[in-house]
Amino acid sequence: MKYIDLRNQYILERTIGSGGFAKVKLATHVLTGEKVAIKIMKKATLGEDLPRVKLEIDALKNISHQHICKLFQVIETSSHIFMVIEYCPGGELLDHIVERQKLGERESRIFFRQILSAVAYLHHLGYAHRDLKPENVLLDKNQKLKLIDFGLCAKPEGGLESQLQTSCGSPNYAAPEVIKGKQYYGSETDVWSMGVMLYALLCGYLPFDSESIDQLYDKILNGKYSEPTWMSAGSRQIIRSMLQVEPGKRIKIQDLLDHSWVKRTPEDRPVNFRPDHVLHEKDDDVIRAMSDHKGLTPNELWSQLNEWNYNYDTCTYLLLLTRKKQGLPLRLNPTEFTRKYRSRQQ
Ligand SMILES: Cn1cc(Br)cc1C(=O)Nc1[nH]nc2c1CN(C(=O)N[C@H](CN1CCCC1)c1ccccc1)C21CC1
Repeated sequence: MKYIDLRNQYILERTIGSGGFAKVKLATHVLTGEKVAIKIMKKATLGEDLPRVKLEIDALKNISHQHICKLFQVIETSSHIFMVIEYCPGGELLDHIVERQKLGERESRIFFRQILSAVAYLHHLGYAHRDLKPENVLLDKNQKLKLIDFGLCAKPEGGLESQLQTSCGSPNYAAPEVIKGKQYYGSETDVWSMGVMLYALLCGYLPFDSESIDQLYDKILNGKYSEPTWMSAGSRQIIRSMLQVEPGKRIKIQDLLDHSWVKRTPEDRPVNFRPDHVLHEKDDDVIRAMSDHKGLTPNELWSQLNEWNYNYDTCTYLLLLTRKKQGLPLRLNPTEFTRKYRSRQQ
């Protein structure tokens, strides 16, 4: 299927994911040669899911964190919405756990600290993810974790109607209050889901699982799950504090950041949720590399970039910024026009 609106900007490659109302394809950003993931949605089939897509886009535009998949560009046509997002070549955390059966306590802690950092950052901004599960956590090329799928996230303070995730796979990670269909739920629901994920990291299977959905609901509402004999006292304790049926009794995310089990690293440091860069930061090297290429002065270019329209230039800028952070050269492939223009110059 050819998408004419992406021509010249991206070369589409294989499909790497397909969900209910969207498909994700691997693509190459032509100007930088960098790999990206493009989430493609047909407006006609989105129907009542359209507001969720708008929610995800608006949320991602305000989010910039080292453990959250970055939005680079949004393309809207009469028939489609395309979201150009950071590509993670390591695939889903779920597959990583299944491959390894289970991860040791040390590796689980390293991963859990990254998830905790991303979720604490979201809560700091007033968002709740509300669909945390290992399928929604990807591994990038440095084996760092990246959170994705913000279609259900909301600003609970905004009192947004909570669409129960009916169309979102199994509710194994859903908290009791979500199962009960309670109208508003916020950040404490994410803490429950993180407890389920930590259990899955350490054990390689789920704390609440069953063939029948009703039995699964009963297990979740009772909050009863088995603790393997080999599980350490520290792991049992932190999981128990997250898998409290009563939201009010559940550990707060601030207390998780500084929890003794979370800090049991050689450096014994609490988790820092702050992004390692500012949102919409200005970088003169990247601006210079782009302005040469576009025949604009750096100031002219920055005044356009600083509108953050999430167009092709936004994507080029953010991709070059990522390259710079990895110490890679800031090169831009000449486009057809510049190639012909330069050849005429000779
Ligand atoms: C699975 N896999 C294997 C390799 Br190698 C790379 C990947 C991979 O998915 N990489 C990747 N990078 N960036 C992304 C992805 C996948 N991806 C996704 O957004 N993937 C999600 C996966 N969800 C998990 C539960 C339901 C669907 C998705 C959402 C809608 C439709 C299809 C897929 C993004 C764009 C953010």
